[in-house]
Amino acid sequence: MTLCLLVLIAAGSLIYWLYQINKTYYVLAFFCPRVKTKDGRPEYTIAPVAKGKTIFGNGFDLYGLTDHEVFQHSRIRAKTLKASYIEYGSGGALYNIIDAENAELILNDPNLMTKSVIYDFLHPALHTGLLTSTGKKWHTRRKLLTPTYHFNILGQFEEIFKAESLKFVEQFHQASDISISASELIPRFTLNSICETAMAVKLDDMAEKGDLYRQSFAMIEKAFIKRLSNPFYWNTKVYELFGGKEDAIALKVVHDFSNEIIAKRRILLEEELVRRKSSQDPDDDIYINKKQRFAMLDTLIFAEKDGLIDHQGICEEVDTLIFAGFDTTSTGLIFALMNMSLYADKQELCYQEINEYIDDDFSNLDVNQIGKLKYLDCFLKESLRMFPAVPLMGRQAVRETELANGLILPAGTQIILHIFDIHRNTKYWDSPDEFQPERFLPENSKDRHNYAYIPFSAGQRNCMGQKFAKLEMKTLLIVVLKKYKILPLVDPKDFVFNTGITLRTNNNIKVKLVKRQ
Ligand code: HEM
Repeated sequence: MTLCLLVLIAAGSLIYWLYQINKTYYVLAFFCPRVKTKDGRPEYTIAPVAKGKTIFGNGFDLYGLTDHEVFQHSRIRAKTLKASYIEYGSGGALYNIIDAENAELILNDPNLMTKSVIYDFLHPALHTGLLTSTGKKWHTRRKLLTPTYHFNILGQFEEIFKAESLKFVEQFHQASDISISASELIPRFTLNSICETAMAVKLDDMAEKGDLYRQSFAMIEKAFIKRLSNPFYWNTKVYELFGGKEDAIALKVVHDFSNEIIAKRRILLEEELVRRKSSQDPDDDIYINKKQRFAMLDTLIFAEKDGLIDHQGICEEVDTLIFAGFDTTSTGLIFALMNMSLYADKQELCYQEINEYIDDDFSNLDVNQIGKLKYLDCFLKESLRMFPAVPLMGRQAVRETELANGLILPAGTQIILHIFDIHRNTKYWDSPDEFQPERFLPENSKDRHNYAYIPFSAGQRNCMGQKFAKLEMKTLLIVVLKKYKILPLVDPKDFVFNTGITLRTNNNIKVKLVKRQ
């Protein structure tokens, strides 16, 4: 009897205690700290809280969903909640951003520079290179690499983009019309381009290894999604034990590929330094020519000589550069070619403009001339608005962080910026599902919020390769358009989009190329 009474009192106290701490922690969502507000109001008066599928908050909302259902989950949330929203699950709050005002707050907050924990899922592939690192390491590396994206260096890269683009169209020169799979051909073009520009290594004799590299990276991306949608796999040890056994092969291929590139470039660079030394005045410093070098990898190798980075550091930056630089631009280009094919009138406007400024033999195709193609610029912007190559990015609050909108994010809050939803938010975009490059003409965009369009992110951790990517994509579009009319073979209404690191569809995106007379 006494025992029963004691058990009852203990159970009652426990329930009362849980009830009390439930105000600060979402107890069933594994003691997830709740988001507070500056004036003590409930957080949902500022940002709606999404209803979870189970009693464990939102912790298991993605569990068991297909890649497509994971993608749709966020789109449905954005459409139904119509504002940036909070989710609670797996021990931490998740603040989902779908509007420009909050995107600006987050991307410019010095307390929110650290990438979200989901980037840890990329550590086996990239370790902590620029994209995934934080704090002093990120700052030092960013400072080291920034000069390599200088305008003059991009000018030298343009020659390579042009040569690679001509090589791309050369594949079809015998046919008067041909159906091509952009999804299959473009990634090879962008991988070649990044290796030849940033690494100064041609892939000609490594073509098969390049193909294997791309396949392996696709497997690494699959592993990323598997971990994202299963909270049990958020713990690296648990994932390695039960879910990630096959990843080792893909990781080896990716790392072997980047190691081979680094080894090749080390030899080529040594040869070049010897050449420079022999052609220079003996009193000159051979490194004076550092300013003229054109490969980003060379900067890293020189920095190693200066003791600023070690071999492991070079590897992680090379892995990061290849990863950040090839899949993104290929996704951007695949959708741009598809949009060219779907909107014949807009394609014609691009073609007329290109004809006006670019000679038929491409001899004047350079950074300056490309800068004059204003309509092509609007076209590419619109393509990246509707189909952002990077559909989402994440940050985390490493300490309690007060936002100007009145929310106080507890330490550990994860933040996901849904670029896809910001780009289709009706607050900034009329008929967001319509393809209208004219929205980007200066007179139509002057009153738009600056953060309503962020395909390359914004703030201190914005994309380093933005200019590089635009130049590469425009060069290929110019060369293809000059030589071919692009006709449609797919209808995006049939597309099944999947969550991925870059924007993915199940569909093979094809276009028809018809030779211009
Ligand atoms: C269409 C092409 C591209 C798009 C849409 C794109 C988009 C982005 C976005 C959204 C971010 C921010 C990611 C985040 O905060 O998690 C980013 C970061 C980055 N991008 Fe790009 N990118 C593109 C091409 C490139 C290229 C070609 C390069 C290199 C040559 C590159 C290098 C980087 C690097 C190094 C970062 C990390 C910057 C940092 O954290 O300091 N990107 N990119």
